[in-house]
Amino acid sequence: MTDSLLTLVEIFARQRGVEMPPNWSAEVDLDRVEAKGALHKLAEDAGWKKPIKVDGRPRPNQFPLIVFQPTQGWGIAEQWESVDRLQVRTEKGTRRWQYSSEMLFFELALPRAVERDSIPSSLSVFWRAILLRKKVFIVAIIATVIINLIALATAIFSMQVYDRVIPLGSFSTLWVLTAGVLFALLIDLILRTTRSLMIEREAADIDAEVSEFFFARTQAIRLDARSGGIGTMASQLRGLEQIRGLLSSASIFLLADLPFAIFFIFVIASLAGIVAIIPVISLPLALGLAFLFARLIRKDANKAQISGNRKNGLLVESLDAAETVKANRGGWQMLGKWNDLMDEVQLHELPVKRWSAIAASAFGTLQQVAYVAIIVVGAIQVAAGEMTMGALIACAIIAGRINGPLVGQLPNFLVQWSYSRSSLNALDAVLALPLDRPTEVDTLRPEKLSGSLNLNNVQFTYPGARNGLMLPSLEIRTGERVAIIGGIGSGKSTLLRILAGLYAPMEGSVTIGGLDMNHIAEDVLRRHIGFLPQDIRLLNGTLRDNVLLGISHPGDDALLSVSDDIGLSQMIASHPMGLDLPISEGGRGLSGGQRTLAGLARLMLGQPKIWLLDEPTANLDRATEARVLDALKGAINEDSTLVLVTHRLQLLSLVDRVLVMANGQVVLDGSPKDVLAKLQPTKNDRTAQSKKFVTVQSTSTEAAAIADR
Ligand SMILES: Nc1ncnc2c1ncn2[C@@H]1O[C@H](COP(=O)(O)OP(=O)(O)OP(=O)(O)O)[C@@H](O)[C@H]1O
Repeated sequence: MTDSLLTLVEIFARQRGVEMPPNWSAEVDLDRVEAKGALHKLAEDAGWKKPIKVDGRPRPNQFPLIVFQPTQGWGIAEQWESVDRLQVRTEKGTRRWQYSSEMLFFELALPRAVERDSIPSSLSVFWRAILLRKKVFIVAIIATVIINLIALATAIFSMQVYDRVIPLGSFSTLWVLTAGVLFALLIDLILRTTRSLMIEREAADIDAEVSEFFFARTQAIRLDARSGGIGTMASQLRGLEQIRGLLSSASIFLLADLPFAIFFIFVIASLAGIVAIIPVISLPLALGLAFLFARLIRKDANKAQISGNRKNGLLVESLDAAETVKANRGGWQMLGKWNDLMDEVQLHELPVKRWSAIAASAFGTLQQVAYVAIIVVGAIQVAAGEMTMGALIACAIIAGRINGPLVGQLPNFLVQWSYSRSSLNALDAVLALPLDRPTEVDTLRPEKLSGSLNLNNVQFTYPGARNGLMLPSLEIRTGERVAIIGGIGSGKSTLLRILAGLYAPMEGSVTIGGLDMNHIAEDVLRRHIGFLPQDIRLLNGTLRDNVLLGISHPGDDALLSVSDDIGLSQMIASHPMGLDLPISEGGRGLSGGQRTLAGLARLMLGQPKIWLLDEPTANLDRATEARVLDALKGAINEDSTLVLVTHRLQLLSLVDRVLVMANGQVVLDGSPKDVLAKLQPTKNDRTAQSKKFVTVQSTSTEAAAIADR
């Protein structure tokens, strides 16, 4: 009974339009759980909020709800059929269930993997996470209030000692006061420690939640919209740590202390009247100076951050492209660029450091001048008999509370805040990038999609490029096998990525099975489309992990059988760790051809409806190529569609249609025989070429030459 619950929750998610991560149920263990408690256990294991029980008869606007009926088990209540009958979706299909008071209805809050609503700013992502935990922060604020009130206790203690104990020699009062103040200090210690621990724990949770959000969001950014380098973007995301530092550091209490500074000024006024004029002047002066310094360092902090991100980008690039750099003695050039960026970072960091050093000294002097002024004015007041000696001491201590933690920490806080601001700006830039699916449409989750692809008036240009792809109309029917050929840079791979839904055209539409690709949920699309890129990258893990990326484990037998078909099994057998062969970060550990075979094995196990292969045999020797071609012929069944990009004539045996591309357009479309015949250079072509007159035909000649290779 509990097994079906996983399937039902998936259906429920689909009905709610929530995309579930493929491994959402990895931690869920419903074995030996009684049927009634299974939903709660599932939510607990998956780390979701507790299901909420709906009291009484559900109202029509509350559906769908998860329902439990002691004899029937679990289902999804979809709507009322009549007054006492419900339409319920079960694993076996839609059923009618008689309503009874024994039925339990639950609302299940599903987590959203990627927030698709428009996000105004990265600051709001943090705010949302903070507001979710407002109870903890309210408790922390109450603790801060008490801590600040306790701070008054030491001041009052000193005042009493100077005014009562010393003049009267009343030591019994001293012991009572000492006991009282020690007790207050003990409470202060407990409150401070608890407050710090609470805030740190919540900050860690906020950190996990926010970084999960940004990681998922980054992954959902459309491939063609990723600007800048990988390293630069990674560095932008690392700005999260800076903001976290600001959130969890003691400087956050600074803000909580600010209202108390005003309260303390009132206390000083009530104890020592005119003396309060000193903090009344020094506090706004300190805050004004703080804003001035913040303005002075903002621009440079921002520039230093941007240059720092680029510096990180260069580091990642130089490590990633170490082979090319070494082989071409490009090390010096990289070092030159590194030094330039280093200079740039320092150029902007120096003013920040200079201003923060000046700020620290200025604030230090301000604190001391304020202290001296309080003593001077206070001494005059004491001499005039306007206030007691004890009140003066108490005022000095309270003024220290205003100037010490608040003013003393401002310079450091300002620098942190300036860097965090530019980190927030960088994160905003990441949030502004378009996602794979537009936010304004509700995605469709069809159970099945046919393998037809249609392009209508498609235009695509890379950022900053002048020319791009122009495809007025292209129809690929279910079951067709199509090859795309053409000269280098003619747009073949770009077209394949558009067909895969990895790049979104600027104009026009791409449909799959008659549905606009933009409207189909990402996981449904990926399940139906198998894409083999030209330069296949493997991920850190084992060979098995890589072959099974994104697909459910079909068992080692199926995996070995596919490996056998394409010629990967020899390599597996020859390695002492077999399928557990480790792949290091960046996919190192396999040769180019072996990487292609691993990618092909993944596709063959996934059995997609549409196969999109970019130069699938470019890295293979002839014998392996023949083997792969045979395997592909067997694996791609009649209602699957195949589109491959190739420079190799041998692969044309797999297809029944050939598209020739030139300058981002399809210039020829027909059967392999017709197209190849048309591609034979004619006398006219040669004349045209000799006149350096670029025509469709001349480019076709180039394609023919490539196809002949
Ligand atoms: N990420 C990118 N950013 C900007 N321009 C790009 C990018 N990728 C490709 N281009 C440009 O787009 C054009 C088409 O590239 P594409 O990779 O589609 O060509 P291709 O026909 O597959 O070439 P090849 O046969 O060499 O693989 C080229 O002129 C290339 O310079």
